[in-house]
Amino acid sequence: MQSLLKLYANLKKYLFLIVGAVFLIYLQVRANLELPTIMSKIVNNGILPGDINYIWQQGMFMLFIAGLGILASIAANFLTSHVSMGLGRDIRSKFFKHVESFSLYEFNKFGASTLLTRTSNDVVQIQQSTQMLIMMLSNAIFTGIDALILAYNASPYLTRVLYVAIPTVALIIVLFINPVTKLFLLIQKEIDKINRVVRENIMGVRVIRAFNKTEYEKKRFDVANLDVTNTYIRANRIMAVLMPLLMIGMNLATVAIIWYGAKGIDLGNTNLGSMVAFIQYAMMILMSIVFLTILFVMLPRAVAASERIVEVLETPIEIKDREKPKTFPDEKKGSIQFINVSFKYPNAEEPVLRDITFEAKPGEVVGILGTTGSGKSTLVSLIPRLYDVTSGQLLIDGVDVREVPQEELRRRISYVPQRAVIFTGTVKENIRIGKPDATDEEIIEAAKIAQAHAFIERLQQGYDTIISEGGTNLSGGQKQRISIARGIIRKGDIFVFDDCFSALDFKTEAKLRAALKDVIKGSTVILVAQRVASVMSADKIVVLDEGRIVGIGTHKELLNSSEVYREIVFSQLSQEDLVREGLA
Ligand SMILES: Nc1ncnc2c1ncn2[C@@H]1O[C@H](COP(=O)(O)OP(=O)(O)OP(=O)(O)O)[C@@H](O)[C@H]1O
Repeated sequence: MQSLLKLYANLKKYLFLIVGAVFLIYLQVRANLELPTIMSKIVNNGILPGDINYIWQQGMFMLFIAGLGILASIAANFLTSHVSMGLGRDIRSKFFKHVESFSLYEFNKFGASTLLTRTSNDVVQIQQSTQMLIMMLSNAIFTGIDALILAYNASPYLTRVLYVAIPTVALIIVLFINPVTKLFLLIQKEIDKINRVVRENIMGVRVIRAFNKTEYEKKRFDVANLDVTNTYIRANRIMAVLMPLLMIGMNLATVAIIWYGAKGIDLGNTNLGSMVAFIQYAMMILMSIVFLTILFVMLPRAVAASERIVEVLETPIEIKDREKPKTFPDEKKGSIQFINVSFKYPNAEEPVLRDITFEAKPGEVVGILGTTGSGKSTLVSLIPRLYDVTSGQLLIDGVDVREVPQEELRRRISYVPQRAVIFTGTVKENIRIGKPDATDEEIIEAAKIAQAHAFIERLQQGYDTIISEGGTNLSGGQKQRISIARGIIRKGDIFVFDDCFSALDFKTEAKLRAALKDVIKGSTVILVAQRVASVMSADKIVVLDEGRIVGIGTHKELLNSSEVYREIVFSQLSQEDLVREGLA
């Protein structure tokens, strides 16, 4: 409940609209309640004495009041929709902003599917419940109280029927509400599951097709789908019994009022008009109880949704700027120093990097070589602070990266990740992400260096070709080259290429590396690779094995000093290369 109230704190700015809506609902209720009173007058003063004129006159008045009620109801609906949609928009925007500032720690903690469900389904849940809460709660309260007073005024004698009818209806509801609420909460979790299956299916469609897993996935979806359907059916089965029971309860109450009323009229305790009005008041009172019940069914769902949203909103962000950050020295060179760096992923048992110490000087190309899973990507992800070191220090130009604002740090780094990420938009826009103020000439220049220009020109609209979601209309190597162009255009004084040349063929890679020479001149370059050929010419190669450095030096030095390096070389280079290197 606390979390729902926290979200409702966002309603402050809509207070005026809420007050307006509640007032309009009051008008609507007043209009509705006026109708039985007029009806009572029509019966007593029109129908019984046979005064047709009076019936017409009051009938028209009834129509007018009913019209006012409808207008008030439409206006109230309009205002509450405005409030609830506004609240939804505000929550979504806060959610998005917060998630945007998440570091990879928080993304790993939640996962994409649930973040998507929370920002869509859960927010909608809050929106709907807010609208219902304002409309139904005020309606039920106003109607309940006013109708009770009016019913009592109409006939204190008949009020006794309500002493039995209200607790009976309330009891029926209480008995049914608990299981229904539990089922609705379950439905929310099951929808989460469906979303996860659907998402994985869409993302992994190629693998699913290639491995003939379509049937398996269909079954997986059917199970998730069936779970939700069954739970819905169970919930609706209960509701299907509840609703007729309530109707029976209400009809019995009407019969009781008529029976008791008839006796009362005989005895002179009440009159026909009052009895007719009383029946309508009684129905309104009982309907208010039903409205309140619907709210009670909805509320736990809204609370659950709000807990899921607030959990994200209140997740502290691991990687933050210091309150009093330092700045880099004026003369920025781009030297990188790893000093006894160790790193452990949260929830992992063992560190994936241990005691990493090496330096990359400005103007140097440092290759990071190692087998799959040896920690190469993890190591370079520490440079732009995608993660923070667990122990030790990572210095850039002598300043610990944790001490400087993240923006200042990242502005200096051209980072090309291992897996190319392409956004929906044109080719040009995708490259421009690296440098928002880049001119078209700069973009073409960067694409030329990344060996992307030729294929981009062949696209239907060249640089203005729209790339579809996830870059599905491009090949893996093409996406990679756009991603490389994006890094190149940034021209930071530090370049980090995380195994991003592996999707290119040897010839293209060689051309790219030759073209890169001028761009990276004077900068510090960290080049992650699995292929020896990619790092052989580096000024320094750091060999990683199971998260530890097992060799540092040039290609020649490592051939003599590092057994692991030699093994990698022998496993990768052709006989021809080995002969040329004097190794065979
Ligand atoms: N988010 C994560 N949470 C927990 N463990 C992780 C995470 N990412 C990577 N790891 C683990 O860290 C280790 C090193 O992974 P990393 O991606 O750095 O290796 P790599 O050398 O770049 O491998 P590859 O050459 O295959 O890309 C692996 O054992 C991996 O299972």
